[in-house]
Amino acid sequence: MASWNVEFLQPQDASAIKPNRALVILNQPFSEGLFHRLWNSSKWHCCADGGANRLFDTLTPSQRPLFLPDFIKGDLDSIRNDVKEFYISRGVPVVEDPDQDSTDLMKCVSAIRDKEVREQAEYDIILLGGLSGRLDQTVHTLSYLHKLRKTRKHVFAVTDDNVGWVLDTGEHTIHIDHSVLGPTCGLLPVGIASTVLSTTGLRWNLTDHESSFDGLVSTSNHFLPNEPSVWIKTSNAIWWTAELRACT
Ligand SMILES: Nc1ncnc2c1ncn2[C@@H]1O[C@H](COP(=O)(O)OP(=O)(O)OP(=O)(O)O)[C@@H](O)[C@H]1O
Ligand SMILES: Cc1ncc(C[n+]2csc(CCO)c2C)c(N)n1
Repeated sequence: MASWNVEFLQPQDASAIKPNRALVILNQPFSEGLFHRLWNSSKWHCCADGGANRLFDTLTPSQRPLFLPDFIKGDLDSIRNDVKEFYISRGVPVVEDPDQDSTDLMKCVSAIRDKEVREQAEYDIILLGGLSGRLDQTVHTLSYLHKLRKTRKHVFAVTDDNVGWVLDTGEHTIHIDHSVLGPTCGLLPVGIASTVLSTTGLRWNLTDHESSFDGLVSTSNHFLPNEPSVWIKTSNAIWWTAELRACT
């Protein structure tokens, strides 16, 4: 049984930093509140190309030196010159990978993989962005995390509206902090022919019910306010999404 807790979404102080959590900032808008929660709960930070513009523009000039990424990587067709010069002058490695068969998101994950090999460690990954904006990029995120499940346990995509990740075949308990998550959630059979689902803790539960893109897709479901967790059993990998309440 896998147990999931998205404690990195909670407001927290520096003591909540998880040493093996990596944040990848993508090139999509995000609120300052969400940014601070995710940055503060991660030990290692990188920007996918134009994600560096988002980081730079979110911060005031006096904040910028306090939030330096460990790395900026991509084909570098989106990072602005002023942003690139600022981070280079502060010693941040800006790594150009011109490959046009892989996305900047994939390039950052491969940098994390290199780091894991060097350190003999395993990192949880949080993507800031990836579930909104261009549909091709969004579907790329859905597909990429679906494929990554075979080699990595914990990869989350977070935007101001949603957190989502892939639940692999088996049983899962998801701890729900109702001050952070809700009221809605979804189970999306993306990248699979079908799955058989059972759930508890939701307003509309399923019992050994088939779900597929061609058939039932559980969207606009609701958490039950007094239930501390949701239980899901799935016969195939499925995307789980939960709505995020506004960060204060
Ligand atoms: N419009 C968008 N909608 C959704 N996600 C985006 C969008 N633009 C960028 N991203 C995400 O941010 C990452 C970095 O984006 P950037 O703008 O630097 O590069 P890109 O050339 O648009 O994307 P890529 O080179 O990865 O195809 C992308 O890999 C993608 O994950
Ligand atoms: C069949 C196929 N479709 C699209 C692309 C384009 N592409 C995919 S990833 C990427 C990098 C963007 O920084 C680019 C340009 C390709 N190479 N092959």
